[in-house]
Amino acid sequence: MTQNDLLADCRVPVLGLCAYSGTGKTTLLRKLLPELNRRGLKMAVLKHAHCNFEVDKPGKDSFELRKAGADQMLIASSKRRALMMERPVEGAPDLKELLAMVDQSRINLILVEGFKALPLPKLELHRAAVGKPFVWDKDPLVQALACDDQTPVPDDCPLPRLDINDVDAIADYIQDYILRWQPPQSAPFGPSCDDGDRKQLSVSQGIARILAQVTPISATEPQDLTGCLNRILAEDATSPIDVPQQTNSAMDGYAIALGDHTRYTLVGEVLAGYAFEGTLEPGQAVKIMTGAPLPAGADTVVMRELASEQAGQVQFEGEIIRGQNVRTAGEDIALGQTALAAGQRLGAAELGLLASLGIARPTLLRRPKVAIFSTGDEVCSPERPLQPNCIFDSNRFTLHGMLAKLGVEVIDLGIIEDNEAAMMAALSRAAEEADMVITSGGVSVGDADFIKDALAKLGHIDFWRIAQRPGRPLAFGRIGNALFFGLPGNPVAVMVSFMQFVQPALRKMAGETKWQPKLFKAIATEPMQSRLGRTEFNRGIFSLGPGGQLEVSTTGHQGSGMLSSMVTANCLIVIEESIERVQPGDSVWVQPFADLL
Ligand SMILES: Nc1nc2c(c(=O)[nH]1)N[C@H]1C(S)=C(S)[C@@H](COP(=O)(O)OP(=O)(O)OC[C@H]3O[C@@H](n4cnc5c(N)ncnc54)[C@H](O)[C@@H]3O)O[C@H]1N2
Ligand code: MOO
Repeated sequence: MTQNDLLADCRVPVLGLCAYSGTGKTTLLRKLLPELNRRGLKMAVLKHAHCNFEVDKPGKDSFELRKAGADQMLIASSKRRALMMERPVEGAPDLKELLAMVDQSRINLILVEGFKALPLPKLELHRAAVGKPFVWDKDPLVQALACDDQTPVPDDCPLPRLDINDVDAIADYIQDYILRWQPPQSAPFGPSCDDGDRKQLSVSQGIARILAQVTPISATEPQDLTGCLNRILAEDATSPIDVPQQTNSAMDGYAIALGDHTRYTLVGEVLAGYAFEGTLEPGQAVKIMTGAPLPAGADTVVMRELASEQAGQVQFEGEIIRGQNVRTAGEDIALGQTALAAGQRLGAAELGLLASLGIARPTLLRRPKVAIFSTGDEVCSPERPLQPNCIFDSNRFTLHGMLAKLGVEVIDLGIIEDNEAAMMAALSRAAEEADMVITSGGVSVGDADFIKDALAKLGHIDFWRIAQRPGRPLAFGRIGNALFFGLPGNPVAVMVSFMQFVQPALRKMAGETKWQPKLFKAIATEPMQSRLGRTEFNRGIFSLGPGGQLEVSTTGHQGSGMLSSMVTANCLIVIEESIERVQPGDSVWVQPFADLL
């Protein structure tokens, strides 16, 4: 088996650790793992053990049930889970199969201990005192040597040399190894990487992988309330007051100390913004306006429409219930209560709520900066006349619109000429200035796509195929500290891919918590084709049907260049991977555009 065969299914880099016993591998890992975690890197460790190893203790339920014959024993709590399987094999377990069991969507690297003979890249650990020979001079896949000062390393050793006692230096090496890594499938960018059997990712796999790479912004800034719309709150907003401040009247009418009276004696009047100084005795009433504080002694308000006043006396029609039309102090928000939690996106209601607490300059998270540009020699600015064989640049404007709705700062770099030098310059500038770079076009298999070469030189980018339509090609990765999204050129694909992949990433980066895409079920009014194993995003129009149920139809032809379909539509119809065709009357998911378009 070759290295490529062994690692063909891996979506994250794999690094073997080879060392003789006594070298201090575990001691090193116990220091290295926290350091890598501190740098935001998550590791899976895969370890070869002797054939009868146990992770469980006799007497524990999971141990006993496994011994009693459970072929698989999955034990889980709110914090961790463990799957134990009985899988006897001759010799060593199959590393390819083990690698496939690791949840690669949540990690940056798999460290493998103990499969020394297998063809995978390795870091050799060596200590002179252990008295063992080197491995690197026999195994060409050893990438670097970490050893101590006493180790006599020959001058002809071509490998990078690290100090085995310098945890920071080894962490630097691993971080760099992760950044330099290219998945086996996308090694050469270009047509050869797009052969028929190249694996596709499902929509949810793509989203999970992307989200695992996003670090939320932590920088904060205070902001006047009027500038807070669509921004993210950095700290919990704790109420410094009771809202309402005082128990007050919900109606224009009469505040009374309710008793067994047919008439109440009017002893005063109170307007909103003022207080009645005295205390009401049973049988007394005060004329009161909506919002005015309830006088001491009063417990009930009767609305003016039910009252008749004569000679300083007032009497009421109908039944009176104690406490009616009274708003108690703190009934909306109590003093000390968390009114809005950190991570909340601020809409109109949230701005009003903050104002109602007297929080005039909340602390917000810094807005993500997003650089955008379009690529392709055929792409022409709408400010200029359309040249023959060209197309106006619409993608930059749909991106502007969607980004504005997400409250980010946009850096518009225009249309970049299709040559490598221009791409390199644009990408480096974009990555320096922005937290995220989004381009459109040039991510499929075309010949004139210089962006791929530029990306290969500047960053670490995966070219994925997502099992969805439209929006099958998608490039994702990192240039320097910026995240990179290369969206497909077709205008509808740009919008669909933005909604499904860029949107969740940007919301996480902005520090927004608790966001979920909004999906509703509606009844299809026409047949729709799909394909098993692919998520279809049709443009749809949903409305309330005669029976009061949501119904949805398509906008007609679904070409991924037809922007007019996005204008006519008010939702995407999401046909899941497991569905081959939709018949009229079937229930389908719809994702309304309201959030973004
Ligand atoms: N042999 C294959 N051909 C194509 C495949 C494939 O898998 N194999 N995938 C198709 C799919 S799906 C899509 S989507 C496109 C995406 O290709 P690219 O990302 O490389 O995009 P381009 O080829 O540069 O452009 C595609 C299309 O979009 C127009 N475009 C580009 N930029 C803009 C813009 N800023 N505003 C408006 N329109 C734009 C461009 O003129 C093309 O018509 O590839 C398929 N082909
Ligand atoms: O992404 Mo392409 O637009 O699926 O056709």
